[in-house]
Amino acid sequence: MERSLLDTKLKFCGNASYEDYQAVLESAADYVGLIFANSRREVKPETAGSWFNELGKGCKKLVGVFVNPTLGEIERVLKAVPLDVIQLHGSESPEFAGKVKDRFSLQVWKAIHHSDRSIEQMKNYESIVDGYVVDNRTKDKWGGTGKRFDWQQIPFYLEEAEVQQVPLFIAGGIKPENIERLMAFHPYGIDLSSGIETNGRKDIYKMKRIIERMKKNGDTSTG
Ligand SMILES: O=C(O)c1ccccc1N[C@@H]1O[C@H](COP(=O)(O)O)[C@@H](O)[C@H]1O
Repeated sequence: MERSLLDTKLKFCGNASYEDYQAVLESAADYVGLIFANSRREVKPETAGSWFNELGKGCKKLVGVFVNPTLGEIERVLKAVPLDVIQLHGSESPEFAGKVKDRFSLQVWKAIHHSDRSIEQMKNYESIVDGYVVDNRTKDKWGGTGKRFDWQQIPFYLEEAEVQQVPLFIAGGIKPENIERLMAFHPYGIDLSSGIETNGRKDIYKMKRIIERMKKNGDTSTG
């Protein structure tokens, strides 16, 4: 696994403006997340493409987040934005995830929404997807809820990811106030959107606080 400034991989997601995108590029995050799904954070492919054309992506990887897309919708995004990772955040089947993998030859991550059946669900995607994001969902939102799931269950997810030999990110309700508690579980990666926002916009002070607290709690590098 490649190294980064932080030992725990960091994804800042839901960048909905040029300023958000620029702020994340300037941060220590490894992954820049863009939402191509129905959300207040949704960005049009051409808009994200224009940010990329102007600012590039530095040494970050671009993750496109989709909810039950068609292959054609993903293709349209890829024409405008050179994504590194396709994150499927809805109820996409293992068969569909396999088709996405075959068609685009990019990393495919599957979001697993925490429930008492979610470890079983993960097993269905073994050898198909390249990684997981475990998130919380609400009645009307597939992600970006700002709410966390029961973190006592994290070790079970990490164990299954270890069996499958793929990375696993924890998402949902992570914020500066609880990041230290999360780091105690030693996740491979963390993925945040709501917790680094103030009044719906990305907040560089919250981003900095997250990174400082990650370093203080388990990240040994000095970068
Ligand atoms: O962020 C969104 O608006 C979103 C919409 C639809 C699907 C996924 C979405 N975001 C994902 O949710 C988590 C972040 O959650 P939180 O806001 O920190 O609680 C992350 O995986 C995003 O990719």
